[in-house]
Amino acid sequence: MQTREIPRGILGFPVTPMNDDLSIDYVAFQRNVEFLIENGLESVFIACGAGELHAIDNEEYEQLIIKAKEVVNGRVPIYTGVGGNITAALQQTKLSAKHQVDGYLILPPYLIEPSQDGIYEYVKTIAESTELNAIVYQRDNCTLTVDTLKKLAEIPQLKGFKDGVGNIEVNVEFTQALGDRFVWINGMPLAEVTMPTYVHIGYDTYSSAISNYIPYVSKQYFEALQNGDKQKVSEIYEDIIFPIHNIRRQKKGYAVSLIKAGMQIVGLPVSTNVRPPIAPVEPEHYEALKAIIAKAEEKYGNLKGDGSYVSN
Ligand SMILES: O=CCCC(=O)C(=O)O
Repeated sequence: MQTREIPRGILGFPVTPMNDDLSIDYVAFQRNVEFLIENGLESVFIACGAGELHAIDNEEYEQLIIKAKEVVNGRVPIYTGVGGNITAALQQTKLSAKHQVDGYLILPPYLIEPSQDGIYEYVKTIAESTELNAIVYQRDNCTLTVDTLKKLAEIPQLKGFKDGVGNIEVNVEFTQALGDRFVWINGMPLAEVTMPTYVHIGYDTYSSAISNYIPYVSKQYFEALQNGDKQKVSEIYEDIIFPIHNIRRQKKGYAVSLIKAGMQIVGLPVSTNVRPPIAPVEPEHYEALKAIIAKAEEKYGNLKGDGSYVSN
């Protein structure tokens, strides 16, 4: 049984860059992964929601794993996304195990709103399909009760719980009932927005979309949270986090397309191309994000994790 702990702290979620014909740009993907690592991210979760798992086929999925392993070269853990369709999910776990990634994030089932015993079987079947570490991602069609999560806690491969629902009362029940059985991960839309709450109920880890283009902001924000520096948290929240969140909620799909826009704005070789049903960012939202990023770079510096400057 694999004993490796799952990643903690700020989790990197690269996108899947695309060419104008919507084929995958693997060179840009590798640059995205490298950018995250050179800026201090200590894990990468590829082909998840941010990576448009819902829109890639198994051949592309396997190539993303191969390309990620090539550039990561053992420096940080690589996790994949699996889920949606149970048959596809089991093919994805097997590809993940074949290429010896470190684990996978189990994304919700597609279309069907399942019963709790149905969700339990869905997560159990996927988690037990390999010996890799598994993290269950609660959101949309995968909303768990405490009883279901307690039953899932009996599965040794399952090591983390990622919340994308945001019900604080239930999250407290989860963490009180299961304590350190799981690593508790904030997976809310733009998780930095709600992290000031989550850190007080046992969540010490979160998925960071903005780390794909302003990693130094999320790093400074999280350090301020951990140090109890309320003034700095509030300043970064007002200057950067809330303004980006405010754009992000203007249009469905911005969870992905806004990341690609941010990456292009900071000079990474990533186009804003996305596969339907995600739509590209509107010009006025692109310009608004550009202004926020300019403020971020001016006020918070585009420092890398080691204090040197990022190389785009
Ligand atoms: O955008 C940050 C991470 C979102 C996520 O959980 C995913 O990509 O699946």
